Amino acid sequence: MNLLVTGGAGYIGSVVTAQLLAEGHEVVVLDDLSTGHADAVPEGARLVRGSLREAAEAVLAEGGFDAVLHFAAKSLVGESVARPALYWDANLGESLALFEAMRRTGVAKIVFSSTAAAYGDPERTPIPEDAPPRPTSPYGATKLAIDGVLTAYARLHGLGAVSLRYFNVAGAHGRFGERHAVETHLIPNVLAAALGRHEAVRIFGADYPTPDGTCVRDYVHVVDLGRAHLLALDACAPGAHVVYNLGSGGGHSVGEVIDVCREVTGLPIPAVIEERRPGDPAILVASSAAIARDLGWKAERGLNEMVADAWGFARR
Ligand SMILES: NC(=O)c1ccc[n+]([C@@H]2O[C@H](COP(=O)([O-])OP(=O)(O)OC[C@H]3O[C@@H](n4cnc5c(N)ncnc54)[C@H](O)[C@@H]3O)[C@@H](O)[C@H]2O)c1
Ligand SMILES: O=c1ccn([C@@H]2O[C@H](COP(=O)(O)OP(=O)(O)O[C@H]3O[C@H](CO)[C@H](O)[C@H](O)[C@H]3O)[C@@H](O)[C@H]2O)c(=O)[nH]1
Repeated sequence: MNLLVTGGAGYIGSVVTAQLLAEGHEVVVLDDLSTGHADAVPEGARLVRGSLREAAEAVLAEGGFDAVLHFAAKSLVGESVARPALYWDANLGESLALFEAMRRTGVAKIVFSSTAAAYGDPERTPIPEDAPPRPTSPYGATKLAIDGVLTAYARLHGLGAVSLRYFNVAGAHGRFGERHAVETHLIPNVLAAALGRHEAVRIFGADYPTPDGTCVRDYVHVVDLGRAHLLALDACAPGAHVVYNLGSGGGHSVGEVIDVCREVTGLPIPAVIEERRPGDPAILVASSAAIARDLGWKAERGLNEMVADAWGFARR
C-alpha cells in the first residue's frame, strides 16, 4: 500500500514506519518535527516537514494514497492541563484538517492513535472498550473528541477508521525508540537514572491501594503495537469506525518496573518516593479481548523484553 504516516518522526510513528517498510509498503511521513527528529524517520520513507494544516492536503493531493496512519499529536498530560486550548487546537484542530484533506482527496482509510487517557479513572479493570469514557485531562478529552469525529466521518462520509487506544507503550525497535526532550514516561526515566543522567528515579506516590502502594499500569511493547497497526489497516471497512484497546491484559507496579530495570541493567538504580503526580489513577489495565477476537492480535513481548530493548536503545 501507499501510506501517509503523520508523526512518523516520533517514537511510535518511527517504529511503525520501519515495520511498514519492512512489509513492503511505501511510506510518506508528514511531521512538523515539534517533538520528533528528522533522523528518526527510517531510510526508505520520504519526510515532508510541516503541520497537518499546512501540508496534509498538498501531500494527499499528489495521489495514490491508500490509507493514513495518524500518530501526530501533543501528548503530555500535564502540559494539556496547563494549556488546554493549545491541546484542543493541536490535536482536534489539526486532526480535523487531516480528515477534511482525506475527504477532499478521496483517501478513505485511517488508523488513529487514541489512548487509555480517554477512559479516565476506571470503574472496573481490565477496562473494556465500552467502559464509559470520562477523560480526566484535556489530552484525553481531545483524543476522545477525535474518536467521535471519526465515528461521524465514517457514518456521513464513508470513511473506514480504526482507533487504537494504547495503554503504556514501551520498548524500542533497534535504532528507533523513545527520545523526548521532555520525558514523562517511567521506563526511559528509570533508564536515564541507570545511566547517571538523573540522581535517582522519582516514584510518584507509594500510598496507592495496590499491592506495593505504587501505581499499576499495562505496558505493551512498541513492536507488538506496530503489528496491531498492520492488522488494523486491513480491517478498515468503509462506513465503519471501530475502537480497540491495546494492552497486555496484565499490570505492573512502578516498583516492579524499577526492579526489572535493575535486573536487566545489572545496576542498583537509586529511587526516591515523592508525592503523588496529580491525575494518576491507581490502576490502569486494558482488556484487549476485542482485538484478539476480531483481528487475532495479542501482546507477545513481556516487560523484561521491553526494558531490555529500551536499555539497548538508551545506551546507543
Ligand atoms: N507513548 C505512549 O505511551 C502513548 C500512549 C497512548 C497514546 N499515544 C499516542 O501515540 C501517538 C504517538 O506518540 P509518541 O509517544 O510517539 O509521541 P511523539 O511526540 O514521539 O511523536 C509525535 C510526532 O508527531 C509530530 N507532530 C505533533 N504534532 C504535529 C502536527 N500538528 N503536524 C505534524 N506533526 C506533528 C511530532 O513532531 C512527533 O514527531 C500520539 O498520538 C500519542 O497521543 C502514545
Ligand atoms: O519518573 C516517573 C515517571 C512515571 N512514574 C509513574 O509511573 C506510572 C506510569 O507513568 P507514565 O508517565 O510512564 O505513563 P502514564 O500511565 O501516566 O501515561 C500513559 O497513559 C496515559 C493514560 O492514562 C496516556 O495515554 C499517556 O500517553 C501514556 O503514556 C505512573 O504511575 C507515574 O506516576 C513515576 O513514578 N516516576
